[in-house]
Amino acid sequence: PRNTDSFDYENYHTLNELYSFQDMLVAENPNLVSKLVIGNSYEGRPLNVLKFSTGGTNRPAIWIDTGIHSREWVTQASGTWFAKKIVKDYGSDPALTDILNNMDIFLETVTNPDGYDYTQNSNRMWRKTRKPNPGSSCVGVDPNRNWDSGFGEPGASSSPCSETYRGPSAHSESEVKAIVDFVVAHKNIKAFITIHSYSQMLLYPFGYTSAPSKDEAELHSLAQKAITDLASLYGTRYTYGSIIDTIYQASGNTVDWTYEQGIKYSYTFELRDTGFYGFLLPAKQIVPTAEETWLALMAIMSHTFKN
Ligand SMILES: O=C(CO)C[C@@H](Cc1ccccc1)C(=O)O
Ligand SMILES: [Zn+2]
Repeated sequence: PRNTDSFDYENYHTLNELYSFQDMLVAENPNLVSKLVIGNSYEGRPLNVLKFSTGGTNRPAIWIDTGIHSREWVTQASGTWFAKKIVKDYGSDPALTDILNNMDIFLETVTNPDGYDYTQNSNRMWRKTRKPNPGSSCVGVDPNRNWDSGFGEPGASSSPCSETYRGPSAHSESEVKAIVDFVVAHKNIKAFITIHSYSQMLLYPFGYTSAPSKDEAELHSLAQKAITDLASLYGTRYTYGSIIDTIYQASGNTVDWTYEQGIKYSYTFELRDTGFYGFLLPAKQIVPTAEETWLALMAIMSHTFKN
C-alpha cells in the first residue's frame, strides 16, 4: 500500500507491512504522530511505539498495546486500525479532540514482533516470546506472566515448556522490560490498556490475588459503561470483572503490575470471539471488531480525561 488510506484494514498483514504502516502514518501526519523505539526484541527487532501528541511536555498519557501474545492476530490488526482512527478523528470528533488537546496517547501495535513473525512463518499458534530457555528445548516466556506483580505465585508455570511459563525472573523478557522502563520513566501515565483475544471480556486487576483492588467499584462501573458502548454497535456481548473472578488466577500479568505502579485505569481486553474461530478469527471480522472496541476505548479514555 502506498499510504494509510489505501492500506487494507480488512486483512491480516506481515510484520513488515505493519511496520511500514507505522512509518507511513508518521510521514503523513508529522504534527500529530511520531515513532518511539522503546527497546528491541530478543531477535533484535525494534519495539515501536506510536506517540500521538498535540504538544506540551510529558502530558498525562494513555497507553494502549496490542499483540503481546503473537497468535492473537485480531489485536495487532485492531491496533493498526486504532492508529488510523485517531488520525482521522482528531479535529472532527469533539471527544477525541478534547482528549488529545490535553493528553498524549501511546500505542504499541506489535508488542511481540518475534512471536508475530513466527506465527506468520512457522507456527500460527505461537503465543510467547522467542527467547531460548537455557537447559530446555522449549522456547519462549509468556509475556503476560513475566511482570513483577505476584511474580512466581500460583497462576503461572515454572516450566519452560508451558504456554504460561513465567520466565527465570520478573522482567526477564526485553519486550516486557522495555514497557516497564517506559512506564517508570514517564511517570504520568493515567490509563494502561493491554489488548488480547479471544473471549469477549473486559478485565481489571487483580489476577494474582482474590483481594479486591481499592478502586474496584470505579473500575467495575467504568467497565460496565465501556462494554455497553461496545455492544451498542453490533450487539457483541462482553463479560467483565476482575481477572481472577472473570477468567482465572494469573500471576505476573501486565495490568496487575501497572495498577500497582499507581495507574488506576488498568484494563485488559479480550476481543472477539468466544471460541468458534478463536485465534483464527476471519479477516472480515477485523474492522467490525476494531470499530466496536474503539467505543469501549473512548469510554475509558474520556473517563480518564475527566478524572
Ligand atoms: O492469553 C489469553 C488469551 O488472550 C488469556 C489471558 C487471560 C488473562 C488476562 C489478563 C490478565 C491475566 C490473564 C492469559 O492467559 O494471559
Ligand atoms: Zn493473550
